[in-house]
Amino acid sequence: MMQTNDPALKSFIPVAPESHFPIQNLPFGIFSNAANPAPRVGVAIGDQIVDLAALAEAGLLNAGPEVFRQAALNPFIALGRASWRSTRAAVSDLLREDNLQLRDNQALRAKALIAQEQATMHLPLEIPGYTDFYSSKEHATNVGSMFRDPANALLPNWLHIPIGYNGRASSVVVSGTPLQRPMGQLKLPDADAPIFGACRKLDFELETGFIIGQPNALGEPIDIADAEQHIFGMVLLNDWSARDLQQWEYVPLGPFNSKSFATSISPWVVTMDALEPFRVASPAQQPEPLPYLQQSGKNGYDITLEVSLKPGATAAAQTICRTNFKAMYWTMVQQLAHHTVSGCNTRIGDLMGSGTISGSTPESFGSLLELTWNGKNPLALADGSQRSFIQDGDEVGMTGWCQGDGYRVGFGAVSGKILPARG
Ligand SMILES: O=C(O)/C=C/C(=O)CC(=O)CC(=O)O
Ligand SMILES: [Ca+2]
Ligand SMILES: [Mg+2]
Repeated sequence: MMQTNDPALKSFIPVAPESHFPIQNLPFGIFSNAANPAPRVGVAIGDQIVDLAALAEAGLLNAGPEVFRQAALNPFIALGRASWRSTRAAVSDLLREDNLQLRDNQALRAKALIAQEQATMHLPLEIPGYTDFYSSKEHATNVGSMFRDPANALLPNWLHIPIGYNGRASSVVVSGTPLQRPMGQLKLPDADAPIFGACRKLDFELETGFIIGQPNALGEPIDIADAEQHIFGMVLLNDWSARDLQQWEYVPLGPFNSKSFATSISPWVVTMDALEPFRVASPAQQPEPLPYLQQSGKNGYDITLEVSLKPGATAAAQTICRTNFKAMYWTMVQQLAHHTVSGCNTRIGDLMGSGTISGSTPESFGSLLELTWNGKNPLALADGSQRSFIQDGDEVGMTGWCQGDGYRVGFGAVSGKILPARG
């Protein structure tokens, strides 16, 4: 794999230093274009997409072409980790500046390279299940301080269990999908009965998600030492949250309508192999977790993350949060070991949300709930307006990348615009 991650590698496709998609990345996604409206598997390079079905038809990949002529990555993922790796290595090889096979074949280039500008990105996966964790200590401390007891902000189980809940897979949408403000039950502060109405405290949650690449059978937990091999890659994730619906409904069984109306993900899945050079130690854990959660090596990743808010069509997007994934207390391998320790099975394409990613400083909080402290300290925006929570017409964008020496392995973006509630 180090071959494909070598910082010295260069492609014949021009890639700007701040591009998220150099030859060291090569994330997988599903795209279509006007000339060929059938959704199919592609790999991002610079501002282009490599059409893997076209490469496979030309006999240049070990797999396919049928597996790449699909509207989801699942059949490709099902070929197994050795195939993910050999395909990524073959694409890397074909894109090298010193490889003439694709570079100097104009007919093949015309078929296999599509400008990202001219493509439509689709939901990259068929997602059988979606689970959301709660693994940032800073986030859990902030919310616990706000809603419960600042002196005992973390609930007693938090340092022992990577807390999670089963989310709703059917409403996971790809970046760019506009969303209606949800309706539901809410109880106003001074009222003694709930009302039905549009959410008044609509929020985002900055998260990443990992994708199951190798499933486990019912009754066969994934050992933490093997967990990483079960992960295909990562995406950016916005776990839209209706805070007023949530506060009324979520004790004791957890969020239901307040989070199930939509979850947005970025279209490109960045492989764990591409993220390998950016591993870092995760925070020390005290108390020591139970043996099935004990991990070795570096299981954190140095991913810079930002959230922007665009208040209306004519306004400029403004960065409102800057943070880093490496501060997460519970790691992805711990989340997966815990998820399956009961015997729960996973399936290819399952999406596991990290939980809201907050850092220790106020500008690094990953939700408006925290950034405005439940609306008490509204954000002042550049257009002169203020925000406690998301307003109709607002567009929330998230981006993230790993910084290499002179290049970035990035996730692109996940964005979504909020439309008025129904009726
Ligand atoms: O602590 C609470 O009362 C509520 C927490 C959340 O809403 C966060 C959640 O969905 C899990 C996460 O994203 O970390
Ligand atoms: Ca969440
Ligand atoms: Mg959600």
